[in-house]
Amino acid sequence: MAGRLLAIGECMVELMQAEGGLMRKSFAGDTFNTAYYARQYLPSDWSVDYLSAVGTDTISDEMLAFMEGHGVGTAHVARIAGRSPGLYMIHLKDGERSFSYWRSASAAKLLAHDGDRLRAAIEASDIIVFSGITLAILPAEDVETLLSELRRAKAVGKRVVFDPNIRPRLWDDMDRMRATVTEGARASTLVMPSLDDETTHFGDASLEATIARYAALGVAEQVVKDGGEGATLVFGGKRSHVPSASVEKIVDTTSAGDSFNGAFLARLAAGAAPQEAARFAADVAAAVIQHHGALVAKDKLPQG
Ligand SMILES: Nc1ncnc2c1ncn2[C@@H]1O[C@H](COP(=O)(O)OP(=O)(O)O)[C@@H](O)[C@H]1O
Ligand SMILES: O=C(O)C(=O)C[C@H](O)[C@H](O)COP(=O)(O)O
Repeated sequence: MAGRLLAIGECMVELMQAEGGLMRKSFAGDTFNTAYYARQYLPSDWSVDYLSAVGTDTISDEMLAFMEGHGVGTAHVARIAGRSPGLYMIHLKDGERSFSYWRSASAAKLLAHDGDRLRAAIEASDIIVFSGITLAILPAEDVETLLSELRRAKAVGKRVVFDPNIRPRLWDDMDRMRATVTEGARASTLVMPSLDDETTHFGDASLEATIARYAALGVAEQVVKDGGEGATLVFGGKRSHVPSASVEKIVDTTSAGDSFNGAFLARLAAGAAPQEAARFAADVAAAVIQHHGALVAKDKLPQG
């Protein structure tokens, strides 16, 4: 059955390591990465759109052309004169990534300023994807605007997908982070957290504690990712575990979680059982971490 997926968040200019000490430029951002990978594997009668804000400068034009060139619609990306996209750089240590950010005045911070625009885009969609990064970059009043539209989407039976993607540097106050992520989860039907983040920042003593905390917020579906240990699924009240796929050499873990999310949602939307979708998503994430950057070219990914 045809449908529409909408991802909401910030895409940035990405700088990654390349040959001979050079840096290579691309574009990425967690929710956009999820949209990119979902597009690779969704049936062709599904559309994928991004909701964000960019500037009116050349790099913003390039970013939108990049999105369109990869099959992600940009009709819901606002253009804001005088603002520019943010930028981030990937640092690697034995394949594990960390980031530097230049994003404090990015256009994307204004993505939820217009509630009517948000509502129209969400109403037109079947699956809506957002993250803790989406919430972290917004002014407090815009967090509320976004969450109230997502609650409305949940109430009418849409699939609302939330990856807490906790980035401590984007939050000035960790209590506010915990409260906001909690409200984000409450507005969702499916949470896709990384266990590592949850134990570190919510103090969960175990996987069981993470699952119980999100279930208590009324989130019916969960996929808790745990790096090389695989992922635990909660669907239809039943729990199951899907192992990760084997990887010869980890080059860059950037977007392991986002690529998993995108491939998983695509397979689920196409009618696969959650375990089957997660096994495929693990294969996709395993391919992604064997290459530099968040977005790996189609010919290097498992064929869908
Ligand atoms: N070392 C690894 N070996 C194989 N697969 C991995 C590895 N690390 C991550 N993955 C895959 O990527 C998924 C997401 O990884 P995780 O590290 O939990 O997410 P995030 O990047 O959001 O922190 C895992 O569920 C797994 O399928
Ligand atoms: O940090 C941000 O704000 C970004 O969006 C940059 C990265 O592209 C994602 O963070 C990658 O996400 P992971 O899948 O968790 O590796």
